[in-house]
Amino acid sequence: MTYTLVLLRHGESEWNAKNLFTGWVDVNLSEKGIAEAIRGGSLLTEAGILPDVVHTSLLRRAITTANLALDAADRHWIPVKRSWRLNERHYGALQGKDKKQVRAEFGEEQFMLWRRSYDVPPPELAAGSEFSQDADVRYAGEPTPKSECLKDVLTRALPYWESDIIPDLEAGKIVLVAAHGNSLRAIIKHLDGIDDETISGLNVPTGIPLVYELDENFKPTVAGGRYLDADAAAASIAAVANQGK
Ligand SMILES: O=C(O)[C@@H](CO)OP(=O)(O)O
Repeated sequence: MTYTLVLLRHGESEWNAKNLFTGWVDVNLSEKGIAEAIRGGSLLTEAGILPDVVHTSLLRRAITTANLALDAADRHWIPVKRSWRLNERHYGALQGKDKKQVRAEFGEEQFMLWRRSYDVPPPELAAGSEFSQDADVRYAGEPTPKSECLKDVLTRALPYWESDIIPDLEAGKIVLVAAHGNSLRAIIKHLDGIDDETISGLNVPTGIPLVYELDENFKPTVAGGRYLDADAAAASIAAVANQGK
């Protein structure tokens, strides 16, 4: 008995296209991102992998990607559950800043520490910033972070993985998780048992379904899973890795 999990990072967002740190800022998909999301759904159809339930973050780029992909796969009607625990990493004071400018100002080493280290969060976002989510009603009653490193994301995503995603897998459902580069990196780190150093080199492409078959212990039968379009995934992974250069 294996369980099928599909991880899908949102299609390119308007801020991905502009090279801006995004985090919890709720930006739209770009035209390219819309096309990527629809193609992601077609790839699911072609592979015969039809989700029974979808989990998304509370951010528009993941929600819209899930809607477009599922519509393309004729699965627009499946149950959906959303949680802030699947949100992108909160990028603190970097939210809204240009990646190239941050790299030029602080240098490659600091830039990469903030961007990809496991446990160094960026500086906190000032209260009242135009890029703050403090007053956002969707997070009312939840402790909104002011900045997060990947470790923080894992700490808040794991309880949701255990309480909401595993039960759906256990019920034999094909589960689609539509989320973000760094929340998916956290889940992948957990699934594949990737160490704190190695995870810094892992990037997730936009809009390409990553399929995992999991064993009875919810561990991958094939490490790293498989992208439904491996060539496009490799090209997109390289582009994500090079952002800011
Ligand atoms: O800006 C962000 O929120 C993320 C994902 O787009 O960027 P990065 O890949 O630099 O972590």
